Amino acid sequence: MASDTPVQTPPASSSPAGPDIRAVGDDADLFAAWIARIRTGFDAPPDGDPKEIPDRMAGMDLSRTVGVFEEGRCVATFRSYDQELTVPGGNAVRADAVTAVTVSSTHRRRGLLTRLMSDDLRAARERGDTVATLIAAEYLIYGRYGFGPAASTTTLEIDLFRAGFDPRRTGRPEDLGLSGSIRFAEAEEVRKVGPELHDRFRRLHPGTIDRDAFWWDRFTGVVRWSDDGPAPRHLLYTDAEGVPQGLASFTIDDAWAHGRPDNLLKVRSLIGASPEAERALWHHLCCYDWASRVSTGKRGPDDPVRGVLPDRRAARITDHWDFLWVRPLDTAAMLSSRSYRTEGELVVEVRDPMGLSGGRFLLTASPEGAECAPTDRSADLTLGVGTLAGLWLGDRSATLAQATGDLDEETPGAVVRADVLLGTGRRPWCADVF
Ligand SMILES: CC(=O)SCCNC(=O)CCNC(=O)[C@H](O)C(C)(C)COP(=O)(O)OP(=O)(O)OC[C@H]1O[C@@H](n2cnc3c(N)ncnc32)[C@H](O)[C@@H]1OP(=O)(O)O
Repeated sequence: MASDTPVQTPPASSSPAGPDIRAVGDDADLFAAWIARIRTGFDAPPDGDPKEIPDRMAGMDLSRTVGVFEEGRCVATFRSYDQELTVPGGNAVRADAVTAVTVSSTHRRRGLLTRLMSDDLRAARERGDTVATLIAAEYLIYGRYGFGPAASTTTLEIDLFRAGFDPRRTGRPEDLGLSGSIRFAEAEEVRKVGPELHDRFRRLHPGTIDRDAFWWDRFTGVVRWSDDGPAPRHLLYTDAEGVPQGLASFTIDDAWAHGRPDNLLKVRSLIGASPEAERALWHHLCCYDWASRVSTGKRGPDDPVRGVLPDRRAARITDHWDFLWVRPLDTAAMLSSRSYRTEGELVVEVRDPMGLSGGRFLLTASPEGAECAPTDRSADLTLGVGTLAGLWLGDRSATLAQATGDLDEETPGAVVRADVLLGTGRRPWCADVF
């Protein structure tokens, strides 16, 4: 269905004069108009294959999918759904994942996003979600709604001729003294073993989100759409007992020049449920014959891939940006969900202009877990709700937040105390776009 084709919508009840917010639900016509509006909103080529509409509908939880309609035309889109977000220590909290946010260029800057977002965040707070999450298209859009950058992403390109590997090696785990092995896996096997492997992987990485069955169907080609790129190949790392511990999925182009292969190996996904698996898979890919460069795809800012290379300067950053934004909805639940480096107490005063998660909270922390509740004690630190997001996941230190004027120290020494408590081994990393 073309994006400008009016659809029949029930008569407006709330605001007869202006655009109406409608739940898209399982109405195929509304959904087709909604999808078409997203393509326009994100400046994608118009009109995917209409035959794919039922597949797309079946794969998505549409219960919180809304469109704004004016005279039957969809002029804005918004969707949220349940997500799990891993926090330091390996627990996961329930997040309200916000996606597919578009307002038609003909209807921008009239407050439509503000209305859609405010409704959604209030509903999420009432439902009991701990945070809301999104991938911000532009930096300046979402801070006003209390979101803050919480897990950044880095892409590296590795020049394999500079990496310093002995060309007689083929990237076997035994070259690294590891007892596991690497083999290719067909998509069907990945569909079977991938979800359980990912569940183990994601407990290790704060900032990681869950992948549902539909994600795996798309990834392994069970469901393919007309605008999908080439299917990836998959390498599985299994430990000495044969248990899958890591999965690398990649594409490689077919470029030759002057009789020499000059191929870019692009990593779509590389996950390891152990550091050995991660290291072994990177090593293998960086010794791949016919590839002259490896593009890592979206990694955490301190991904160990560089450390696998004999010459670390063979890797250069080609992309780096704030990626996952988090909006605190329940400060006490957030702070008590994660573990901490040491035992200690901290009183934080959180400012939230939208009135969803602000207040003063006493955190009683320990490596095993924590408690957090509202308190009358005087504050050690004062910070905005968006700043709390980055501190909570370990993306940012209190020292840095103080330096940028995003956090005030009310009790001498509280910034250092917060850094000791909140510090994490690796920076948070969200591996997936949503
Ligand atoms: C999670 C995701 O889906 S990210 C994808 C976001 N979508 C896009 O980037 C697609 C292209 N852009 C759009 O569709 C729209 O411009 C949107 C969705 C970003 C904004 O929608 P609008 O309805 O125009 O926003 P709205 O009118 O509610 O603006 C609210 C405030 O945000 C500001 N704002 C809106 N968009 C932007 C922007 N891109 N950059 C900076 N400020 C912005 C407005 O100026 C306004 O400021 P004010 O409150 O000080 O007056």
